[in-house]
Amino acid sequence: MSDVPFLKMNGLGNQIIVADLRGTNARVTPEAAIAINARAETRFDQIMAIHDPRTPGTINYVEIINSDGSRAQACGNGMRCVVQALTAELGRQRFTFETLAGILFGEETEDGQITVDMGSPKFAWYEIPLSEEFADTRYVELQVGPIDAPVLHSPSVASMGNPHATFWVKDDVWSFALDRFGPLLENHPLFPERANISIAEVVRPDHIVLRTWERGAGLTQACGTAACAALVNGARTRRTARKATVTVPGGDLIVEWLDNDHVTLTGPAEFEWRGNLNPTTGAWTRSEAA
Ligand SMILES: N[C@H](CCC[C@H](N)C(=O)O)C(=O)O
Repeated sequence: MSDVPFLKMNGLGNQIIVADLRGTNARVTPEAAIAINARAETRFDQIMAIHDPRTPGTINYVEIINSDGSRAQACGNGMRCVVQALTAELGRQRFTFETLAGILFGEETEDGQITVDMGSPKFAWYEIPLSEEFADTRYVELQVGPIDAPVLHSPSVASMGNPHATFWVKDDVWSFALDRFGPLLENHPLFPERANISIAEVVRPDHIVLRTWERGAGLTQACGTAACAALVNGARTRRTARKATVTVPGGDLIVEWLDNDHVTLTGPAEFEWRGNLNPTTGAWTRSEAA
């Protein structure tokens, strides 16, 4: 397979590689993802692989690959990077994409911010999915730490196309060892497809502070779908309004749960440098200085 162009980008510090597989039948293999992530300059959280469209009315099919080689259904920060890359290339601002999670829309506005419509959240236990039935997923039984004094417990769970658990805390989110608890919770038997794990402090109804341990990627500077999950979980547990600023380690995202049930995510995207990569092996070269 010959090399394809890629862009190294980030969405609030969420490390993203946008790979251009348009016009090819190739896919980024798990082995390639692992090899790319093993090199310091291309350590990433997600690869967004842009493919030819599969469905009329969409511009591209976007496949999302985590740094452990697994596939993700959705990635909010990565979609903003894709929108920015295509806006720069094509000179248009609005796009309709297809991902494993379905059809979604993205738009770059005049101020350079990018809004992605991430679709509707899902709350039924089998949609997330959970391995046991919970009639009400606003709080599910799950805890870490001593049984009589759990450090984290009773998360709200939701699917934003991908599985999320939001643990509510009163203390500073930085006082929790998410690097220790994250892997245990991500792989907990309650989550048959694993899950993205977040801790959230509601500072005000319109302001959430959030840290996320991402499924297949670990601690990240930002996780867009986790910000969306925190907002919808906050609104349905009456902690937050339907629109809030979500402060993640990399900066601020704006999330809104619209009356039509769709959730929009707004924030920046940043281009860093470009290169060419082999989607089968992950070997790459840089084509231009930053
Ligand atoms: N960084 C992404 C989330 C990737 C989700 C992925 N870790 C998974 O669901 O496996 C975001 O901005 O939404």
